[in-house]
Amino acid sequence: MSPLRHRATYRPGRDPRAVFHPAPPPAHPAEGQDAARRVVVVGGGIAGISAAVALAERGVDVTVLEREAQLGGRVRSWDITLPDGSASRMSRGFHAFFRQYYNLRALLRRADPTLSALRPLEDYPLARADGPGDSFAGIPRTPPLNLAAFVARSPSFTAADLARVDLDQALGLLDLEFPRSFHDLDGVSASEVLDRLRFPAGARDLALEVFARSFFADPKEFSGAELLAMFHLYFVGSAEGLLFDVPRDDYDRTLWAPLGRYLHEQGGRVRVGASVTGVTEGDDGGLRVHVGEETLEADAVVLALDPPSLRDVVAASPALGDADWRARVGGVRSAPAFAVGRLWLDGPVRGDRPPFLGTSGFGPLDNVSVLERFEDHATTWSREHGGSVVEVHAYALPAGYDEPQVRRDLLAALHAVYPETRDLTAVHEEWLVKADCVLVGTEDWGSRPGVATPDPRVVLAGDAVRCDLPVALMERAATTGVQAADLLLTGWGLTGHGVWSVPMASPLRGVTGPARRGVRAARRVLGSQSRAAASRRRSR
Ligand SMILES: Cc1cc2nc3c(=O)[nH]c(=O)nc-3n(C[C@H](O)[C@H](O)[C@H](O)COP(=O)(O)OP(=O)(O)OC[C@H]3O[C@@H](n4cnc5c(N)ncnc54)[C@H](O)[C@@H]3O)c2cc1C
Repeated sequence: MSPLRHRATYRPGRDPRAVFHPAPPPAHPAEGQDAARRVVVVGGGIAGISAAVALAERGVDVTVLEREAQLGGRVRSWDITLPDGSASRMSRGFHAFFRQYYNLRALLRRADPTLSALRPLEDYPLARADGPGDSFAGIPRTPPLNLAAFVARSPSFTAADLARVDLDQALGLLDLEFPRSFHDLDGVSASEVLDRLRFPAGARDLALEVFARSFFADPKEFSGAELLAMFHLYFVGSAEGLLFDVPRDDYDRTLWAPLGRYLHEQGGRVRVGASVTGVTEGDDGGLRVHVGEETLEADAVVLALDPPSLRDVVAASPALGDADWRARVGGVRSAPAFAVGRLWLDGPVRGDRPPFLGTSGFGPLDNVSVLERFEDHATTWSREHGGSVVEVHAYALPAGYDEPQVRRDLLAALHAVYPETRDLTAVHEEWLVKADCVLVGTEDWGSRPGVATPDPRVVLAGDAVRCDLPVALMERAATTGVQAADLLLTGWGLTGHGVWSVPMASPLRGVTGPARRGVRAARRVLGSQSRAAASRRRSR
């Protein structure tokens, strides 16, 4: 049962300030219909599954068409066979399921009410090539205590650095309110935001490495508003903290196959291996969705696609939308390519290596995961073979990258971060280099295509779709999926679901006069704490 039905008592996480955004009211009383409305959802990633579930739960006749052999999209996983004949799994690798991902978690709860498929990771450590790393373990989760504790403890913020941070700019920039803040920072990049704050170099790395690069973008290209939305989501605007969970086993077994079964129980259908080539108008006012030679009739279509596929399907469907909307869809940008490598090593990495480690300054390497620490299939392989399953990620590869060189650089970086891997041999390697993620750039927020389109029968969902709530990536996909379904449902006079988000405004909003002096005093205290922590680190 949808947890949203118990809105009066239900909280999506620990933050009492989490906000429920109801669906629009039904446009008119529901008309008596002989047959259920037929909706085709194109794309079976998080956004498509989210839309399909929301529609099927309201009795809509839903068919999901997915090009690949599994649901899950960029978070899908698939079976592989290792050289010794044993079965294993591959995916695009490590994904952090943050506690603030309220709508994604509500989706997963449909098939797994206690979220037993997820396990928490205790920390989000960062290793830096040029100095001490950072850690988020044990930091309070409630703002602004979380920020104060992190700044006081982090070697990235020395007392001198702290004194240089432009406090007025900082308070001004963190005075966030959505969606206004998205528009206010039109044209401003993540790099420029940190320049304005006069952020210390170490803390810049932290902000950019942990946040901007995980958005597959060079910080100079990446939206400053999106970076600040991240600060809001994880630090100043939410009490859920920078804590996240990861699936206990491969994504298909733990997440998407169970959700596919749930969708089936709700009367929905999933067709995998079905690549949509275009959408045309039917003679009866409906739409026709083309899959090769086959045509499916639909009353409405949800396009829940990755950026290149969205551009392609819309380009191949001239009947959809108007010229302005089609141009805006055509303008959705793809982020630079990313690389994921998974290595089955013939010996173990050191016992104290964390499950996940963010890295900065080690060539193209952005993070390393030791999979046997959290995914059951890798734990089993590691136990049976005495080895480790290690995964490396590199985001925002430079234009014209050379794939063999990227692999060599990533392996060299792995050897630098975990030197014991130099003496280990990979009995199997899987590599993926793709460029199908969205680049949230500095272009005007309002110019991005949103969930609604000029045609009420066509809605968009996905992490490339504008959503005015402080959500991103997987959560933006899950949220826009529900919003797309709600737009169709309420347009037909049916009841929508609504979505949750972290608070829409920062608690630092309107910090003026005496309060600002209070913040200055707090900075002096933090400065002295920071000096004390630095001297403790030196004496260790
Ligand atoms: C390496 C990597 C790491 C990431 N880490 C994180 C993380 O830690 N946290 C986080 O929140 N996000 C992370 N992300 C981002 C996350 O994967 C995406 O935000 C999310 O999966 C997007 O979901 P979606 O449904 O919008 O799109 P997709 O998952 O791309 O779904 C689109 C679907 O459409 C299908 N399709 C395409 N064309 C057609 C067609 N013509 N016909 C039928 N089907 C079609 C595709 O096969 C796909 O299944 C990461 C992404 C990558 C690549």
